[in-house]
Amino acid sequence: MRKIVILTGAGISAESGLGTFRDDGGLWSQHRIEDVATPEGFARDPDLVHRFYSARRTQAAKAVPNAAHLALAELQRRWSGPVVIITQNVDALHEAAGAEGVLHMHGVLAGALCTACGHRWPAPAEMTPQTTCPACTAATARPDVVWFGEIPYHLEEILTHVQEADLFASIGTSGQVHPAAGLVQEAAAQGAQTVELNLEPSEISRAFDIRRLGPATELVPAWVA
Ligand SMILES: CC(C)NC(=O)[C@H](Cc1c[nH]c2ccccc12)NC(=O)[C@H](CCCC/N=C(/NCCC(=O)O)S[C@H]1O[C@H](COP(=O)(O)OP(=O)(O)OC[C@H]2O[C@@H](n3cnc4c(N)ncnc43)[C@H](O)[C@@H]2O)[C@@H](O)[C@H]1O)NC(=O)OCc1ccccc1
Repeated sequence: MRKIVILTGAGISAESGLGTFRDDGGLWSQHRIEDVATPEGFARDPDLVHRFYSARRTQAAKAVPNAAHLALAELQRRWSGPVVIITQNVDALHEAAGAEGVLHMHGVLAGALCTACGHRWPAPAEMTPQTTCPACTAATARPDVVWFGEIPYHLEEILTHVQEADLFASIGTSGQVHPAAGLVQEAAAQGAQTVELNLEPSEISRAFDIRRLGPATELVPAWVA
């Protein structure tokens, strides 16, 4: 049966009230990437980084999945072949919509990671430099997200899925961040049909066979139907 692989970005959660990164008033217009989303920034000012992620964690906890998240979960239930969802998003709206096995290649807001022993546990709403690891008791907790310069999670599994895709769809991403932005080429090289669903043309639009422009809550249910 045809295998469908879907990559999502911040645009799919925009209509759930979660700011995107690069759109007007987006996260990166309010914060310097170097300060809040790099290991160097965390070493320099862990308190600033914890406050940045604690604010996003609180906001994300209040958000609810929209029609686009729900349509993908429905597709996963109805389609007779495998439907794999890969996301750059650190929110849990795909899971809240009922999707399973979602691969968070840039981590999860709801997770904490110990930089001393590698233990992972559910992040308290407010993490601070004093937050201690429940396993080794060291005060070496960080958000379980992938910062710039760090290797994304699940990369081997993701590349295998993308290379086995018959249909590869990209939803709500500007295609500016790598290696996520290069996955469409991997899929196309293996003969997959490729579709982009986005509010506006992205950095990688030319790489797709089919492009549909509009809000995810309209495009995705129509595409799945
Ligand atoms: C900025 C960019 C040039 N830099 C990079 O890509 C870097 C460096 C780099 C590596 N390779 C390269 C090649 C070329 C150039 C640069 C590089 N990449 C890295 O550092 C990566 C790590 C990158 C991960 C960083 N962490 C994030 N997030 C977690 C934290 C956090 O969330 O705070 S990235 C973060 O930003 C990215 C944001 O992108 P989008 O989701 O696309 O959001 P954006 O706002 O940009 O766009 C939204 C889109 O939605 C659309 N939209 C808006 N509303 C709607 C709507 N309603 N409906 C539909 N669409 C909508 C808009 O039109 C728009 O197009 C996401 O990935 C998100 O996770 N690591 C790495 O390369 O390690 C080595 C390596 C790699 C592989 C193998 C071995 C070694």
